[in-house]
Amino acid sequence: MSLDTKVKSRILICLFDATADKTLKKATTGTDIRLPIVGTKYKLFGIKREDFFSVAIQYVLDNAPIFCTWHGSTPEIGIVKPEYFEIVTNNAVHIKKGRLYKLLLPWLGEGLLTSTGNKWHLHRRLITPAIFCIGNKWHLHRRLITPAFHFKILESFMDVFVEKTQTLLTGLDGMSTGEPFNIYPYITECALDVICETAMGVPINAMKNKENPYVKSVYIISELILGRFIKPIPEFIYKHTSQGRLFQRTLESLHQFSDKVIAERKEALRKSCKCVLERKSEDDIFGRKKRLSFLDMLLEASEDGKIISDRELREEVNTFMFAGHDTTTANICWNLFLLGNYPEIQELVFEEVHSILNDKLTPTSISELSEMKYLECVIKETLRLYPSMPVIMRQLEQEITLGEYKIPATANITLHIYALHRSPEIYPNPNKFDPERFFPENTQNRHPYAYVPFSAGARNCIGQKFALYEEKTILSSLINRYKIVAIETPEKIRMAADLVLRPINGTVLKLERRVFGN
Ligand code: HEM
Repeated sequence: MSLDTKVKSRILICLFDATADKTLKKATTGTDIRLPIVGTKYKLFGIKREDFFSVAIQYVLDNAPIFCTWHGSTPEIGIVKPEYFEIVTNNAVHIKKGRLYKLLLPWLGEGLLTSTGNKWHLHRRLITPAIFCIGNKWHLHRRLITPAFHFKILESFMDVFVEKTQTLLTGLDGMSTGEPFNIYPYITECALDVICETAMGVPINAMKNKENPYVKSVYIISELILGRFIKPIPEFIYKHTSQGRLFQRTLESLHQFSDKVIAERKEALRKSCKCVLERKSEDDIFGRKKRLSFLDMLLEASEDGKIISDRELREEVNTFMFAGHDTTTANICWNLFLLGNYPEIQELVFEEVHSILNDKLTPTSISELSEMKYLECVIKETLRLYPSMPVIMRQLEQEITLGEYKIPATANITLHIYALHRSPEIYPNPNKFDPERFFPENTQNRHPYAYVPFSAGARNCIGQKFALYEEKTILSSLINRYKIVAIETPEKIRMAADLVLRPINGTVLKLERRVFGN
């Protein structure tokens, strides 16, 4: 059976004609039945995890640019068109997240990623300074958190990126024997070390201490959440299973850790309050060179719990931990995979990096990173082909019109980023890895919503610059030190859209030390 036939026989297609009576009453077509509780999702049951992503993507590509499936009695509208992405994301009304995010709530609570409506406005405002803050909670949080991603702050994180990269290289030197190995866990540990130190100001040394209980808990909770994405089990059953109990224990230990760090940082800030608040001194405040973590900045803005409570602080810290390590890990590994498949592109990156760094092994300043223009095109093209978040979701707050269809306010909208990025009418020969697509002269005529790996509009990724600097530091250093040879090919690699889009069997590579110095 061809993949196409398999897809069609397994997944309900219910293109709808909403112009009729402006409702979705006529939505269900063909022989597929919409069941009361599961809607049309029963069509996905039984598909193996390793086949799920490719089957689903083929379906989405076949039915682009718009189609409807049912989750119970709720219509879910899939979209794959820049114009539709713009309508949904470039609208301050539709900021509510869809059902996909529910499983993250016990861990992330109403942090910036998962919060909706008022709360989101509040948090994003805290993180983003003088943007339109109209006194609404959601804006406030975004505004509170936005200054934490200011260029100056990111610059102060550069030494963390460099230090962690050097530790990574030391670990990888032992693996550069020319034998294939899976680099994914090494990059994960490095990204965890970076985010722990920058988000909480606490070194956890995941790369050196693989038994660190916090790191283990982050792995366990990510795996358990993933398990529930794949096999949804109702909460009242799940909590009585052994997995449910493990989830609860792990959650408690993660919360305890974050609470402890928050209490310690609060105390440290109280002691050094004046110089931190006035930002006058470059002195050593926490026993080393002054560098404020995201948590420190939130603590300052929280006005001792009046604006942002301890629980909300914990939710934001957990959100950074989650959103800030899995996404960058996946993208770094996809870059290595592609460069390992395209040696001529890898050589161009090496030449660029080498000409900027000369005899240095790692970059040490943001200005050096900014010079790495070709590497940036490589990262962008990698995010086009393998966006860390291949799908995002919104729950509509008001009826909208997409093309000839009216979509009711009850609907969830699924924005298929992966499928959009592989549209042949936007990207000719879409599966080809071609960083030149992102040369300035080649992007001019592209629709601004045709490339959205960080989403767009008010709820876009707040950490995208952070991610770019971290990734450029790690990738340029790796390419400067090693020749990378991939084992799998883009045609054969199997992917899973777990919490992020990742290769099912990890990223298996060979590293060969380059002859040059260091
Ligand atoms: C390659 C790396 C990354 C990619 C591809 C990525 C992608 C995204 C996407 C697509 C969204 C929108 C999610 C949605 O609408 O549901 C998002 C939101 C977010 N990201 Fe990232 N992200 C990356 C790195 C980071 C990093 C490093 C951080 C933090 C240090 C971060 C923090 C966040 C937060 C807090 C949000 C929620 C923003 C809001 O709703 O106001 N991300 N990211």
